[in-house]
Amino acid sequence: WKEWVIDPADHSYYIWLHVMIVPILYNWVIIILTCFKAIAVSYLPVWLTLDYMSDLMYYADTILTLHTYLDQGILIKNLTRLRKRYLTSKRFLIDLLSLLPTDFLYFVFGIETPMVRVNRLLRIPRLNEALDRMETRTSYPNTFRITKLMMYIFVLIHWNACLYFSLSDYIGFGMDRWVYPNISNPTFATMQRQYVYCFWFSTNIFTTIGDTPLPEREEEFLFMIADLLIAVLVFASIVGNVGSVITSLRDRDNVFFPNHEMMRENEILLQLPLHMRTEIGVSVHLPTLSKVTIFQNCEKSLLEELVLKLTPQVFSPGEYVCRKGDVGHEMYIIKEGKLAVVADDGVTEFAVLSAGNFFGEISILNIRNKSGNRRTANIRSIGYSDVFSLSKEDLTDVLSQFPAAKRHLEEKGRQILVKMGMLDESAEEGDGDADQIETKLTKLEDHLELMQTKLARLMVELESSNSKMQARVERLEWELASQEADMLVYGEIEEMTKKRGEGVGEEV
Ligand SMILES: Nc1ncnc2c1ncn2[C@@H]1O[C@@H]2COP(=O)(O)O[C@H]2[C@H]1O
Repeated sequence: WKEWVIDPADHSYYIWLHVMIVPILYNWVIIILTCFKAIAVSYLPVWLTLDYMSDLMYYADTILTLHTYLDQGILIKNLTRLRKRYLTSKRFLIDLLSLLPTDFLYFVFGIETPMVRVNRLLRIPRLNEALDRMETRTSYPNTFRITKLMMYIFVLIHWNACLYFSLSDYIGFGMDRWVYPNISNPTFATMQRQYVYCFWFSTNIFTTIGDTPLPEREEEFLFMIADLLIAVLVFASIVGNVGSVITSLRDRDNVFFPNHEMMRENEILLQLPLHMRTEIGVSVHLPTLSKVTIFQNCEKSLLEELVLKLTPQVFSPGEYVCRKGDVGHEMYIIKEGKLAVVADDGVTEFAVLSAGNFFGEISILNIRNKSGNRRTANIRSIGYSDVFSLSKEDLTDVLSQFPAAKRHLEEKGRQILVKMGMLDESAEEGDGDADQIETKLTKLEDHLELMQTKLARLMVELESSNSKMQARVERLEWELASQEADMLVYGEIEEMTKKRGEGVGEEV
């Protein structure tokens, strides 16, 4: 097990973080609670048991931390490196301090002074880590944030209540109106009354309700001043946070879905290299695309091209995706959620579309219908729905490569139009002629292009043979000239030889 390394991305690690919330919160609440002597003494065995159980969990947590480390997001599996990193970090120092067996101080201060264990509070970074992780995973982030803030508020008031009780004890219970009343009075003697009264007193100060007796001694004044400062500086900001969470909860639609487009997702993806973007797009969106009948038989390369063209959008309950009569610029593929095709009265539902269905194709596919390129129906989101939109240009581009999908889309569109009595039959027939002419034109264009290519090739060939010919002629001319020169020289020599021969004969 020495080689055992735990990945912080593992679910088991996440669960462990949850578990660690318990001992950390326990220490944060109980250590100070024992300022109430009655509570500390009456439940001493319980506190001691829980104390040492929490210590055991602290030890286990330290061992676990020793076996996990991400270096720039990459899990380090080299145990020596892991250990070195942890043992030299500030975190280790804090963890070590929180594990110091300060309990031996019980021998000095007595068993009812759990404040000797105050070093256990140093594990707070682990609590923050656990809460941060939970916040990113929860489906109810706002509820979670409010609960977290309420927890902070509770701990703050709790600590203040305990300190108030301790101060009252120090000054003397019932010595004046400000301190906790005399505990020999049966009304204020019980543990519950002591705690609840102090908690109420503390809440009054922090919420600056001001319904507390006036302090009479310097210590009391100082306590009140410190509390009021905390109330203004700390408490107000915590309460303000609750306010902003509630506001964001109310304006959730505006905050989370500005312009109904998840711009950030796209922005982030745009920063990535094309290959990586395609990979991510394929792994995230392919399950949705494979549910769409028209794209089921597409080759992978085409789907890869398609995913890059999809824009994710979110619609909130009751929101209209498109309205009848609008000019269509894109079609939609449903990733999650349900949408209804509704009549103009907004109540009658003609059909309900769900994950894997698509809509909005009629107005962008040039299917001849009585409403031209305008939307033929209203589409309204029933709950929250995740859809992909695909622009007219991108769809045309993709369909030009995949005629089967085009036929399927057109067929579905025609069926809907027939059902609604909106198919323009005459235009459809006329469409046939137009299609034929278009096909002929395309063919002619293709031929023209081919001819142009051939002509260009011929010109190139002509030019090259021309220059070759020219070079050959030049070479021949040069050879001829050199031969003529040779012959001239040869003739002269022969003549000279002849002359010489004649001379010799004469002499003989
Ligand atoms: N009865 C119906 N059943 C399913 N979908 C429909 C129905 N009527 C219209 N639609 C879709 O709603 C879309 C509205 O915009 P479009 O006209 O572009 O394309 C339309 C179709 O995709």
